Amino acid sequence: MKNLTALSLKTEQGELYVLDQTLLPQQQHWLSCQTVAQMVSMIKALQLRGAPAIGIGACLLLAYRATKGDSREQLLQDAEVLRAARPTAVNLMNNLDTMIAALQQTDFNAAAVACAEQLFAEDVALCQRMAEFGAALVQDGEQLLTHCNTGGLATAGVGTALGVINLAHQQGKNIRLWVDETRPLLQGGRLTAWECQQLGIPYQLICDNMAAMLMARGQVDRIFVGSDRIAANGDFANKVGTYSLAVLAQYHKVPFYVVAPHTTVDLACADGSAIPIEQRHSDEVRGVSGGFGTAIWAPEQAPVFNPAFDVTPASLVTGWVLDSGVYSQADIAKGALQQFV
Ligand SMILES: CSC[C@H]1O[C@H](OP(=O)(O)O)[C@H](O)[C@@H]1O
Repeated sequence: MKNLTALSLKTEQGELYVLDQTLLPQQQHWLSCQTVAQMVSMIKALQLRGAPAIGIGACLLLAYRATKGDSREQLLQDAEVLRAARPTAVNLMNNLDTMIAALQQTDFNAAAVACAEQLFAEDVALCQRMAEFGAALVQDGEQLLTHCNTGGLATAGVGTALGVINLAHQQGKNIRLWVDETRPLLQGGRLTAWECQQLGIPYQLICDNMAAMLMARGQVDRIFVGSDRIAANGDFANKVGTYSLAVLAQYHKVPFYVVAPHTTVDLACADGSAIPIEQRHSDEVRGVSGGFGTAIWAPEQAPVFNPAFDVTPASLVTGWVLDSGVYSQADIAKGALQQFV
């Protein structure tokens, strides 16, 4: 395979490596990934995360296994094991379907490698197009807000929402960014803050419960978030806490945009109620550090509710920034997403 390098995935001498995002920002540690079991474990542990990156990583692993001589039957079985690794992010399912089609070819080894490389290259291009469409919405001097992590760590390219914000910054629009820490796993506090520092984006880290006050003070001009799955009617799933941001944005009349490649659209889901929401381990909520050094733990048996995602209704969305353009509520109501059948 070509030497594919992105912030979260790379190949060297035909070997696949994953940047362990659970160790960021303190450590940049690359993990060798040679088996399906390893890839599933890395996805479940969020060592590899972000809807687009997960889908591409899974296909890169299958391509790697194909270069190691695995049979078509084994690869097809492995694709189904990978499909179950993260139930909400539809990019994983869409990319695996593309890979499964490639594996039907006579020379499935070469077809698998070509497919993975094409998916990688496609996501790089999709990210750039989303960034261009989204950055055009940003006015000079605006204060922006984002949730979770949607940069290069979560995709093969510049990212989705953070790719938009970064391009607006690069265009000299003097933006400032509020970064939601994003409890419980702190993708914003750990990963978006780190990416902003790498990119030189002026940002301030906030607790999720501070966004309302900033909007009340008129200190948020526009919000960009990512997505793990967009339903046919424009409802979308994203990291938990997104829905509350959208409600606050409507109350405070702050424009609210979801940024995602068309590979995130799932027309099989008529609306948000059909999107499966992954429930995660209780310890993710029970443990919190809060700057006190060692983690503070809730009571041992504290019952916990820990949905990894929530669903934002289309009625709360100002615009959908996709790789083919920015769509309004009227566009979506007229069926704009049906083109992504
Ligand atoms: C462009 S990544 C989309 C999406 O993925 C993140 O979830 P996770 O950190 O659990 O992988 C988050 O929901 C992002 O918005």
